[in-house]
Amino acid sequence: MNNVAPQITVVVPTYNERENLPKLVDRLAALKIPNLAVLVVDDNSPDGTGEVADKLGIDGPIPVGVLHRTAKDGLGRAYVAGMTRALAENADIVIQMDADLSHPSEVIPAMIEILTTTDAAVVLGSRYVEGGAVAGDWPWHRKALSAWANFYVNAILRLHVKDATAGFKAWHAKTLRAIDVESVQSNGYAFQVEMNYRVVQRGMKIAETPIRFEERTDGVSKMSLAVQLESALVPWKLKFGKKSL
Ligand SMILES: Nc1nc2c(ncn2[C@@H]2O[C@H](COP(=O)(O)OP(=O)(O)O[C@H]3O[C@H](CO)[C@@H](O)[C@H](O)[C@@H]3O)[C@@H](O)[C@H]2O)c(=O)[nH]1
Repeated sequence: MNNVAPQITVVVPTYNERENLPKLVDRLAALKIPNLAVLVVDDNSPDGTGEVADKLGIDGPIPVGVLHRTAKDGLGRAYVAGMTRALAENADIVIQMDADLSHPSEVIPAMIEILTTTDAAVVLGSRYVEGGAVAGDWPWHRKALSAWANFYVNAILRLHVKDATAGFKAWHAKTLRAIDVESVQSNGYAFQVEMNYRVVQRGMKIAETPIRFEERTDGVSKMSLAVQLESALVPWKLKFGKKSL
């Protein structure tokens, strides 16, 4: 039997997250998961996040690699670049999570447990399964938008997941290869949806485990109107576009 712990790469896209990134790396280190490394994908953040990441690569508590890109090119493109690098470096499991501390790192062991002991191809950290929550007071319109987005995406694409736009996930490397992550085009929220759709299209399973989503306290969200528009259009494009992605 092979008892070697899997190589786990946590891919973290960053744009202006200099305050948050060191705290995130500390939280990940505190989990004491063997063979866990971080790969930061920074888009030349004006606030110097890239240099903060380089420094963590030298004296951080766990291995931190940095992929520097020249300009802001969106969250989806950053994830595709980071996941492709993680696969090239032979990761067995790839975790995707935001740098802004909104995703609870303490749930990672549970995500890995589900991934390695069930037939799930990917595990979502879900706000909307039993036990999940959004911390703090989201204004009613934000709650309504999030609920509407889930309904809309599920109605069109039949993903059968409660949190279709979740950004915190644990992937088997083999799943990322099977869905050909390198060819994913969507950015923003739509990136999450396209990734889920590709899994479902191939008849693979998506599992959800509850998380408490925290509102960021430092920095700002980068979601724009263009990103929201893309999210509205992409489900239709996926459904009626090329039959097999
Ligand atoms: N490299 C890079 N990173 C980016 C970019 N845009 C955003 N990021 C990074 O991506 C993470 C999430 O960005 P936010 O802008 O804070 O996202 P959000 O609005 O809070 O949306 C989150 O929740 C959505 C709903 O669950 C998710 O769909 C979404 O992917 C993300 O997790 C952060 O670490 C941020 O620095 C970019 O263009 N380039």
